[in-house]
Amino acid sequence: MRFDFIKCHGSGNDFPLIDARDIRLDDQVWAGVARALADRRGPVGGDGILLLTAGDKAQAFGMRMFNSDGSEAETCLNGLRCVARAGFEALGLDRAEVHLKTSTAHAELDDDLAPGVYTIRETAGPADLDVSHWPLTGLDVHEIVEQVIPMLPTTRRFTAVAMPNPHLVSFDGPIDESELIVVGELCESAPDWLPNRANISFVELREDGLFVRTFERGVGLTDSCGSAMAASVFSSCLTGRRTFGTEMKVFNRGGLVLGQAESDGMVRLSGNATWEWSGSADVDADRGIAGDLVVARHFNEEIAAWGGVVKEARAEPSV
Ligand SMILES: N[C@@H](CCC[C@H](N)C(=O)O)C(=O)O
Repeated sequence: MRFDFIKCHGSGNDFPLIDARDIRLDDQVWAGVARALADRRGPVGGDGILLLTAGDKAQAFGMRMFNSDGSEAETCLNGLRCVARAGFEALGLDRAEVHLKTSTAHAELDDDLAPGVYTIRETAGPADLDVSHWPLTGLDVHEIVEQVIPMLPTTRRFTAVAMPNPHLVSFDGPIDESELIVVGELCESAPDWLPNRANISFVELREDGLFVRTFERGVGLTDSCGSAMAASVFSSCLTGRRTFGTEMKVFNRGGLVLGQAESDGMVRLSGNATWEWSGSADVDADRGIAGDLVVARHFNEEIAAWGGVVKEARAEPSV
């Protein structure tokens, strides 16, 4: 099979994006396409793949997202901005309701985050605190807010939030990347008490917002994860560290987004949807291998515009 795609990123979370509105494949084939195209050792690479899917009566278009291990996520909020851009450009829209795997979200064109940075405002939620939906069992509670999870190899406290994909967020102590990896890998092993795994984020407070570092389910450490930033913004308000209804900057390794949570659980993120290059590649989905990459176009001006945002984000004071 050969696929045309756009290599894009939202806040450094990078993906090959396929217009799949007219492509019919079984889920397990899409899983193989994800493993092939998102393989960092292969010719393309990414944190997963994004599919722009056809709309229906209620939503103009849809999004599917497969992690680099081939698992399908309920949502991907950095990816949603990229898919929304592709949908807007294909259909001549500047706003839309978008259907996701198990929910819907709203996306609309926003003012550029910085000159030349294509920016989308997305609203997702409501954030769900009921861990019996994941499921996360073994604690005999339905909600976990600032609680130690004794099954994890850490004494950090976590807040559990679904966006609707599952997130464990901790504000304790400075970010320790090796600890984040140990906790993330334990969750990746899908223990009995967490059969669908989870995304893990360690968060530090910044003067005007948050810094979020995430070990993603199905991926590993990423430069940024949009739903993790949404879960972190919501958790920061829920635990009284920040205020519902107030916009904050959310920094990550890949740059930043603007985020705001409401007390009804809805979370808004405004951030980039940047095209890096477009091309095509052959995919052997059974073997999870991609080859014969042809790059058709580079989007150098967009890459440079985003580079300016990253530079500024890295220069922000750290406390
Ligand atoms: N990076 C994404 C989330 C991708 C899915 C996640 N790894 C999961 O399996 O839940 C985002 O930007 O939200």
